[in-house]
Amino acid sequence: MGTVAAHGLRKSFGEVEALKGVDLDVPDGSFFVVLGPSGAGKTTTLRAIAGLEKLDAGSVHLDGRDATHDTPAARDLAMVFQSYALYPRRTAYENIASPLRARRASSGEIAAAVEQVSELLHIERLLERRPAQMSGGEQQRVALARALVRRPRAFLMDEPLTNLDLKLRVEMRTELTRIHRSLGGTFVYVTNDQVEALSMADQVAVLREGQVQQVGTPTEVYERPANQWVAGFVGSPRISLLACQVRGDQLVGDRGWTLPRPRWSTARDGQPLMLGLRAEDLSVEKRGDASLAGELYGLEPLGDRTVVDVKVGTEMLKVKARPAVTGSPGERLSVAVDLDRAHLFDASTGLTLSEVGR
Ligand SMILES: Nc1ncnc2c1ncn2[C@@H]1O[C@H](COP(=O)(O)OP(=O)(O)OP(=O)(O)O)[C@@H](O)[C@H]1O
Repeated sequence: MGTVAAHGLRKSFGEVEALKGVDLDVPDGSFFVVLGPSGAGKTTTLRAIAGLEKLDAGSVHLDGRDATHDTPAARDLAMVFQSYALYPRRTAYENIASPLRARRASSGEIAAAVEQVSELLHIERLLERRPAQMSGGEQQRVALARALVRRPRAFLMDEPLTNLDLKLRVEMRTELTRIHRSLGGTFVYVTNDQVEALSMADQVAVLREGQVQQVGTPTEVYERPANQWVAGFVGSPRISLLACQVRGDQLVGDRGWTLPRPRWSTARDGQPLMLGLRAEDLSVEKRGDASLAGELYGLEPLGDRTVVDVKVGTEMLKVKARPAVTGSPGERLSVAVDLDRAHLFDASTGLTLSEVGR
């Protein structure tokens, strides 16, 4: 078993309210990602679960049992940090073996466990090296191996891939999902990288300023963001947001544009709204029933696609296009809009209005 539950976590550091009532329910065996920008309270949440942070309020339950006042050791959780924190004078083998030695395992047990985890992480050939003789990526694998060598109740990982270069980071994402599948343990993984979160997680909790905004699968968080902030934080290029309101059977932009009112919209006439349009739901290449007139502002070629920036009045739309798309700044364009996939948010609360009617 390895369920982790945090309820009503509150923590202030002087004037700073780092956690304002965080609730998380991590199912046994899941790859659960806490995603949020810098300063959102991700590390503080993880440290609170690990018992390294004294809470002002709230509780932590492990496998259904109240562990709020347990020592870190009694919680039986393994933590991996952004910095590798390896013992510099010890070899990789000795580093990986250290949690088992602390538990007084026999040398036979230790050798078997180190061998198994080294195979899993493909680091057999590094075992006799000291940290200074390894690259950053290799050190990170050793640090992971040290966490994975025993079978704790759950693994807590705090941005463990941040210090790696992009290529290694992408490789390690795939590795970590493979390791998670073969170990079958519970992973609670903290990151500010939405691609990392969406590519690895079973469940994502999006955290902002000490409050959970939404919990869901990566698809749910991307396709059905609970509010305007989540819609803006998750997704690249960023979702385009246009101020508007419903008038009869039209959606009328504050900057003068009009679109048909989406069939699913339950917004009241005159209610201030934000229309959210993802780049892949817009097109400068297709014709559609609904379109916005604008002018080309710039092109961002990204290899497999090009993002076209289109100015509609004073607002900017990001539109996904084929890599070969061309055009000159100032050129007039018509942008087809897939209104069935659009999002509407209440402009005053930021909350989605898209889920009610669809
Ligand atoms: N020991 C501390 N003393 C004072 N303030 C702190 C302390 N630890 C965290 N904070 C503050 O609490 C807030 C949340 O910090 P936390 O480290 O949990 O954020 P984070 O989401 O992990 O950010 P990052 O992605 O940058 O690591 C921040 O405003 C931070 O400055």
